[in-house]
Amino acid sequence: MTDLKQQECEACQADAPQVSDEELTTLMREIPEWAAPSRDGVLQLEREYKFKNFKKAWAFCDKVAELAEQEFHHPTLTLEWGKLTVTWWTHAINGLHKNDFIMAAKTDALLDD
Ligand SMILES: C[C@H](O)[C@H](O)[C@H]1CNC2=NC(N)=NC(=O)C2=N1
Repeated sequence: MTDLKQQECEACQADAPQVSDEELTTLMREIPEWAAPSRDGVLQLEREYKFKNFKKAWAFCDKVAELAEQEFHHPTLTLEWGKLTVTWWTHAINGLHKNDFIMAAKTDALLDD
């Protein structure tokens, strides 16, 4: 199976299915640093990235924003001194789609760039 980070997002329609419980369990294993909180009934993927200062966190934030535009799938980015919190979910289906897992894996891969 191709690594999540090598896969491409697909266009997500409003009637696209959310990941099943089984898919969630399997996919979470591929992004072990991520949590899957539910907020107002919407399942999301979230990870905190720690940095030495604001400027480094800001630089990583810019990389994630570029990635989002390339894939046309967008996260919530919370930028603070020494920390960037990245949250992925699919607004069109109010939950998690495979695209969110692909983007989480691609976000992790940006750390190595
Ligand atoms: C029109 C709609 O906003 C676009 O198709 C894209 C833009 N980026 C997106 N990003 C996320 N996370 N979820 C979406 O449903 C989404 N939709």
